[in-house]
Amino acid sequence: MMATTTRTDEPRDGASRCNRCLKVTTNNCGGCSGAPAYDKSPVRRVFYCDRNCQKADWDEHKTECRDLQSRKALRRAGIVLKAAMCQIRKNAYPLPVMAVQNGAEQITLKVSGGKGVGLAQRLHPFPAILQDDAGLLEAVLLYESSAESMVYLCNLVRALLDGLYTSILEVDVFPTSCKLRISATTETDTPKDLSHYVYKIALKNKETWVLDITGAQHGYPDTLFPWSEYTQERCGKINRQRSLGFYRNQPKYLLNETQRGAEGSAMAEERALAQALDTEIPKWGAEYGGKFTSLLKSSEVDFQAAKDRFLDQVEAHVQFSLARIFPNDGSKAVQPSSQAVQVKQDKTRTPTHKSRLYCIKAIPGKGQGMVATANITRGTRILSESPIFRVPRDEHNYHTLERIIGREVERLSRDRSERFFALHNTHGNNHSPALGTARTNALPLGPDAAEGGIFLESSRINHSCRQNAQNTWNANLGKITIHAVRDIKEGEEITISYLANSENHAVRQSRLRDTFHFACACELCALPVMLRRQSDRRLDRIARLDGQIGDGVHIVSTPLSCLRDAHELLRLLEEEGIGDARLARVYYDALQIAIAHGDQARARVFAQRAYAARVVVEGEDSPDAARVRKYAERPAAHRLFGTTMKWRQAVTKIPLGLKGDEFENWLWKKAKGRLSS
Ligand SMILES: C[S@@+](CC[C@H](N)C(=O)[O-])C[C@H]1O[C@@H](n2cnc3c(N)ncnc32)[C@H](O)[C@@H]1O
Repeated sequence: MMATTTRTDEPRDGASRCNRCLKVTTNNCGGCSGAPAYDKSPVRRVFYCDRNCQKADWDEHKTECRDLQSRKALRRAGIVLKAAMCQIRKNAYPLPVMAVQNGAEQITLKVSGGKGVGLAQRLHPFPAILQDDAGLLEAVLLYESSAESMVYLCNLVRALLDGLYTSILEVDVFPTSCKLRISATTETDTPKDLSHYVYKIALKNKETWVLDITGAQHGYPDTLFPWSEYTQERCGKINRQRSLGFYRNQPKYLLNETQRGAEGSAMAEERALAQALDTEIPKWGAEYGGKFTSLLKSSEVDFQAAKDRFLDQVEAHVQFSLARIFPNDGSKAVQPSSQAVQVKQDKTRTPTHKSRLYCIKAIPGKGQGMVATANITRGTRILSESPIFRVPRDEHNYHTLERIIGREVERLSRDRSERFFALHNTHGNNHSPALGTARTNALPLGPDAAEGGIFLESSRINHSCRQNAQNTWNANLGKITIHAVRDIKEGEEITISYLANSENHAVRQSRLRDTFHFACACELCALPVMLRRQSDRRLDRIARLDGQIGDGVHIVSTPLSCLRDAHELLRLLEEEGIGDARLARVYYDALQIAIAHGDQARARVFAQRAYAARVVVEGEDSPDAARVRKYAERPAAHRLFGTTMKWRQAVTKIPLGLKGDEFENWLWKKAKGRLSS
């Protein structure tokens, strides 16, 4: 798996020539890169070797660049609007969904009977099902939502696209070629949307596009299409074209309480929520100096951060508005603070993007990286994330890998595919961009797992040999979790270790250079020589002890020496400042030594410590934490229990009167500072 370097004057994959001086470069024009193609004409990618060439070439490039920038802004508007609509529906779903059954191309929602639901219960929070499949969740959230989206989003569309368009129409189409069908089963018949509503947008550059915000329900997660492509490929018939705001202002939405009837009151609720959200638009826009469109125009990383911030604000205001519109449904209207993102340090909770503890930004000498946006205490879950796809780790045939990864990449939505290709690729032209990017970014899905996962955020975390965070695959959640293994200060880079074991400086450097193509300059690698030698000696000893303790024969035949090794290992880990899962593993080893010889008292204490250490670095929902907890409750459940009964002792023998060193001496079987048999 070693990369080779080639010297050539031809541009490598992902590189081209500067538009001005023709030097080979990989720097895209940041303004227009990522713009979508229009009517199947490929987009010319423009490169500049530096700012000077870019400035000097501006007169030549500006018309093309501005046209492409409006397309790119439109694509991003589609992403933001769809996410906002999902956010609204997560909190205000018109069906009480109990379960979701997922067939190949057919999804069935099991909903509870709709009879007798009152005004306050009509809009339901969406249950926490499907949370591991973002695409499916999105499709279900958007089920039968296209008319509703016209009501909720029309003023947001106007504000976001201000200055980009010459006209926006609300178009009622009859969709064909749906790739996905969703239906709901209920005691009462759910009315079906016969039409599908999209925005037809004429840009100032004379291109006409479709924004289909809710197409994911039909299996089309992308939101932006050239008008001609959309009408040819996606819809059989265009029913009506109306001006922007038509559906929002329909007379039936304006009926009063007594005139509404059942259908009218549902619409009135939607309208009330839409109005409540509209009142926030100027405030949201104020963050961008009143030009909401600016949210769409920054670099990719800044756009993602701004989008997430905006979605937090949308969610906070949907919840606040619902509580105000339905004051009797038990929830309280709590005015969200002007900063929707409030960070609380709570060790056990998993932050959603509502309380994002990090941002992704450029790190000198490392490309992009993850940085703490608040002080984070040890044990905090910084994030959890599903992979966008998985890659085999034990497949060494690059042609096979290429095929597997190519298939996965093809299945991604356009947005995800672009974000995937925006990840770092350290393999240059040794592989195709897809294989190179996948190999650079795959994180293991378990300690010896046959698969790795590609993550849009976690894959941005850089390495440190003295890392402050740990990545763990949580099979229960189907997500990777990142936990702080040390206290992390606001502004500090969040790092994980790319290496599985405790290795000395030379071995670490050579592994990182061969596999990840960088020379590590972390605080451990940058220690003065004397301190580095001390650290290396400790790490070598840690590796040796770790190997010895893992030997089952040693546990059975020389348990006391094994326990001594475990105790020394623990001390060395502490001296070396290592606070990750290796601590939990030593306590687990000690548990195995004790229980294999019938000592349930010590086994319980070791299991409790292993559990506590596991929870800190993986969380209470970690399968490993749950497994160890079981042994803390009943040590005799361990499969090694009673291999011998040399140390036989019941759990009741934990000495309650001992404290501090005395207790430790008992635990590690040390008599007067020495280990006893
Ligand atoms: C999974 S990516 C991490 C995110 C990456 N920095 C980016 O810009 O997206 C792995 C690559 O990041 C870079 N990297 C990670 N840790 C680094 C470090 N400590 N020093 C320098 N480069 C590092 C290396 O190029 C490595 O191959």
